[in-house]
Amino acid sequence: MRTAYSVETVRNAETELMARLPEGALMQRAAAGLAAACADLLGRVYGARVVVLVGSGDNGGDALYAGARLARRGAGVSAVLLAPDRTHQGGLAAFTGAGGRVTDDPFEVLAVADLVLDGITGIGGKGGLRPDAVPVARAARGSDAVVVAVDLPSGVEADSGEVRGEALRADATVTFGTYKPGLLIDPAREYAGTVRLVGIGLEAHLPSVPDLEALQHADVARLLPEPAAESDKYRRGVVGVVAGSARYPGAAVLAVAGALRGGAGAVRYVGHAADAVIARFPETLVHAGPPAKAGRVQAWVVGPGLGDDEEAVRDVLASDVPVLVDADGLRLLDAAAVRDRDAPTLLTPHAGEAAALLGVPREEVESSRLASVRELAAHYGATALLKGSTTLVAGPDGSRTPVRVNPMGTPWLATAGSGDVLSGLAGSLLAAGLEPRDAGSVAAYLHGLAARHAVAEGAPITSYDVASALPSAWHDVTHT
Ligand SMILES: NC(=O)C1=CN([C@@H]2O[C@H](COP(=O)(O)OP(=O)(O)OC[C@H]3O[C@@H](n4cnc5c(N)ncnc54)[C@H](O)[C@@H]3O)[C@@H](O)[C@H]2O)[C@@H](O)CC1
Ligand SMILES: Nc1ncnc2c1ncn2[C@@H]1O[C@H](COP(=O)(O)OP(=O)(O)O)[C@@H](O)[C@H]1O
Ligand SMILES: [K+]
Repeated sequence: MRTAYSVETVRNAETELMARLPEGALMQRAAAGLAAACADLLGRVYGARVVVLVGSGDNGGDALYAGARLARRGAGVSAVLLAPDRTHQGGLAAFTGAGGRVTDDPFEVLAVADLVLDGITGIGGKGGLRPDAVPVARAARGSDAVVVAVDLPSGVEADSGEVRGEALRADATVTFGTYKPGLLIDPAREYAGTVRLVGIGLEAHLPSVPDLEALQHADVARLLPEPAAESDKYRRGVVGVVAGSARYPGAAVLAVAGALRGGAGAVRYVGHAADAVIARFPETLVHAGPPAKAGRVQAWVVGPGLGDDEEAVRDVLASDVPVLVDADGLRLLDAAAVRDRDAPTLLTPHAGEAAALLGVPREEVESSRLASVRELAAHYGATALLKGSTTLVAGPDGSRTPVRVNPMGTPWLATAGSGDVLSGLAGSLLAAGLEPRDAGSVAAYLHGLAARHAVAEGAPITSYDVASALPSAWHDVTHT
């Protein structure tokens, strides 16, 4: 599991750790890791041209100490001081002592740089880059140099992943002690490039519950249901899928395709697209009447391509098993009915649907994904899975459980119907007994991995290809 902690938590841990170490030791650890990462990126340090962009805080201090280390190894290093009277003094002395040069013509040195170290702001940054830093940042980005962000790309919000103004896009970020939420959540994540975590001994001082966590193969493998010797289809779980309509029969087929590959023992389909479903998947149990009369299931999925069947949504929400609500089901959702349920509910909106549920513009959800998913979960007393370029899953109990961020997404998933596959898959995992936050985050992980497998066979891919690649994604996580 990869974990991320908020700025406040990082600062508290740093304070604890610093109290046990000689002055400046922590910054030296950070700078050593940073310089080593730069050396890897450069290949050859001797003779390389490096520019260090230095802001007014400790982030600039890290950059200066790393610049000093590179200068001692024979690089030609120039520093651009963006706040000359507030530059980190120890860092500056080490830098000039090692042969680093302070320049007053940033554009001249940036034009020929091999590597730029962005030490403008780290976890102390607020809002986008200040106006005086903007032309320098643009020149850095416009050069041929590799841009390496120190701790975080300057101009992004560490705690939320928001980008409120201009920020400096990095090719790589070297972050210290722990990931910060902004390194894992779009839009900031896109500014970070490849992220490398450098240990500085902070781990022991961080609380056990992080703010954010990202599953890895081993975590998913541990959570996936596995049939036991004595299993039968009912014990493995039956998932009911209420989806599709005369107008959108395909959504039913895709949701069932996902559900059949999610580990439940059987899929019960309820709705008006039974012929289309059976034609593709003869193994599906189909039912034409209302969900309540369809027979026992261990979880319901309601909504993909459903049209205006409000009664079906109400019927399913009145059940005593976990329910996943997606697409049209979200449009027909009664918040009080969700809050009153005893069994868990999992809502899976994309940004547009989340915006409608929250009564805010879509752009607001996209620019503040973490706050939006938390708010949805709190408002509905449900688990919320917010789809998109970074998919997030939040539980109903606020900061007591970490929000899960999906590291496996791929823009190839932006294809019609892939959300239907995801809802079937997540519903199947619910029926197999996973908790909603696990079901949602495991489903998003496998869905993204399946898309990557499908792309490896040839792109562009369709949603059906994603569903078909789920077994190979499953095999991948359970055999590595
Ligand atoms: N304290 C320590 O010993 C350690 C600190 N670390 C480094 O220290 C950083 C945090 O240092 P600071 O708390 O000094 O904060 P920063 O260096 O991130 O920045 C704070 C300074 O930047 C200015 N600023 C804020 N927003 C700005 C903006 N949008 N544009 C331009 N300037 C802006 C503020 O006025 C303030 O002076 C971490 O990100 C990390 O790089 C690491 O070296 C680990 C050890
Ligand atoms: N740019 C992107 N990068 C990664 N994943 C994406 C991107 N855009 C969409 N997705 C994923 O694709 C799926 C689309 O679902 P959804 O928006 O419901 O589409 P549809 O209604 O066509 O099924 C979601 O799993 C979402 O997370
Ligand atoms: K930075």
